[in-house]
Amino acid sequence: MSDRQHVEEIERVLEGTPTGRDSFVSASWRRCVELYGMDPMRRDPAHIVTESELRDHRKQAEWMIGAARTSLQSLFRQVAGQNYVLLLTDAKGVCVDFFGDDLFVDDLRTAGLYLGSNWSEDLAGTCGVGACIVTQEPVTVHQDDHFGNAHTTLSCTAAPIFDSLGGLAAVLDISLLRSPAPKRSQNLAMSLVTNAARRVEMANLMAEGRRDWILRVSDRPEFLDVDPEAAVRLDGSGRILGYTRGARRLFPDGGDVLGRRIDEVLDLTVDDLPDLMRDRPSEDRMIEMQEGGALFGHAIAPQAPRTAPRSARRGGPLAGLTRDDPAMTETLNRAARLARTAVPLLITGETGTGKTRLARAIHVVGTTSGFVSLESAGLTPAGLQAACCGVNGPTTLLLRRIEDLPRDTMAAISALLDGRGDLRVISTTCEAPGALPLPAALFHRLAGATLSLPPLRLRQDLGWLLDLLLRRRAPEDMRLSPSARAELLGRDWPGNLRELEQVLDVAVALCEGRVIDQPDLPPPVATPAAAAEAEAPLEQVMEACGWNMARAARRLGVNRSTILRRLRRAGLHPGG
Ligand SMILES: Nc1ncnc2c1ncn2[C@@H]1O[C@H](COP(=O)(O)OP(=O)(O)OP(=O)(O)O)[C@@H](O)[C@H]1O
Repeated sequence: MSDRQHVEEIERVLEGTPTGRDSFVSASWRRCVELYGMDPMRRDPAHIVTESELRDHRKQAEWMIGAARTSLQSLFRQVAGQNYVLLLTDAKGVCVDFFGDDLFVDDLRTAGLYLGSNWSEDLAGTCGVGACIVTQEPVTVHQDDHFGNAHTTLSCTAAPIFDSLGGLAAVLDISLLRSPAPKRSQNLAMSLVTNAARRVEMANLMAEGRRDWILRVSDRPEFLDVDPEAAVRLDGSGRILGYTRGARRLFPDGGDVLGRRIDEVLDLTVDDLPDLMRDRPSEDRMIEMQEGGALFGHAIAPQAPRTAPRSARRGGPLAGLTRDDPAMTETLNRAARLARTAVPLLITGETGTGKTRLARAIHVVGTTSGFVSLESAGLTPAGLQAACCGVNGPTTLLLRRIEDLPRDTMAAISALLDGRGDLRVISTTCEAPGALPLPAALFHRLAGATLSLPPLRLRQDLGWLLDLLLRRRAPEDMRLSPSARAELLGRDWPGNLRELEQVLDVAVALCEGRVIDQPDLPPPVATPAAAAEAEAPLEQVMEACGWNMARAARRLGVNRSTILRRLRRAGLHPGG
């Protein structure tokens, strides 16, 4: 098409006559004349920002240039030798990064295809970058789609790149100085540039979201881990904190994606995310959509901030018993204050919660030098005497499980304490203090202050304990798979720390490689309550778990899909 014919076509479009141009091109031509007052015959030089303006544009787009570099490099390698040039522009249309063949550098400069050129529509007229900024969609502006006669040999295909809050952040453009006449010759360029833009958004979301859950999704399991279609960043309640553009398809009703909950559209809560981690085959990581259909999901867990271990900072045998569990911290603070006194202490807590361990730690930081530990069950007055007569000077006397003290030994203890002012007694019990079968006088001699230890299922530092106890019994590089870890975190632990130690001993012994997985874990101990639950109707278990499928699955020792299947068979809906 000659320059004259091009101008005549623009005039026809302005008059409202259809000419077969794409509608976004005709709309842009109209803006060029009516809004920006442009003339297609005028051959303006390319618009180039000054050196210092370019520095500012690049500085502001620094994070995007970093996120896009690898994608741009690999895209440039794919089109090497085909005379394409790649531009990354910021959201204003200024080219902030550039890949082109050195052989054509002069031609590219003349055409405005280099660093610092400004391709916004109001300066450059209808062009790939400008149209992409206006429409926020991928576009090809091919040859005489361009408004100005200066650009009608170019073919530009551009795709928008959005930041994780949904705002336009950049445009990726792939251009040819000379191209074949049919516009469809650029279909491949279109698919290359849209895929590269998607990967840049993904890289940016991943880099931002190290402290949150990321859920990546794909229609096909085989691409899930290598090149997913979309991703969202989620807070602890499943609310979307950030997303890649592709995630908008999860919300077909339109509207803002930010702040919406993922369980609005997917049959999934944050508790289910550990089941979607990479240690499971991707075809097993299917997520049902609320409106029907399914996707495949890949969840990436938040990475813990790297801080020095708290116990190392505070130090001491008491502080080393927890990592910031509120109930434990309170008990340990009380213990630290009482340790250096002679007050008799009663330590309460379920079996295996660490009462004996705490008593020893108190002795270590206290003022006594001797240590005698006695099991109350079967303890005779003679046994008590024999154990204590050999030790002189300030001594800690640990009486374990005083609920089991034989009656005649109770009197012997009172007598012993009357005669030995250098004994500091620490007792442990699994009973509540009020339920102890002790005479009141003895109770008050033993329970000057009470320290209670929380059961493991209520401790917030269970994850830390898992790692600590695993390190003590396994080689340095042995670790738990995310699903084995999630399984352990979801258990009830009626035997508390002792049970946890035993489970880890079994798992380390059964594990064949370096990663302990679910089959290596012994099943949870079936306490009478848990056994009753296993036989309870599914609806009752679901009710008890707040209709959370992952929690119910862990309680029943099955996986999520089994729960889903059972629910369907029972005619129940996963949402309750
Ligand atoms: N804070 C802790 N960190 C790591 N391991 C612990 C901790 N507390 C206890 N353990 C371990 O857990 C196991 C049970 O602890 P302990 O014997 O002190 O429990 P207990 O409450 O006295 O139990 P019981 O009442 O049944 O006698 C022990 O092997 C102990 O080493």
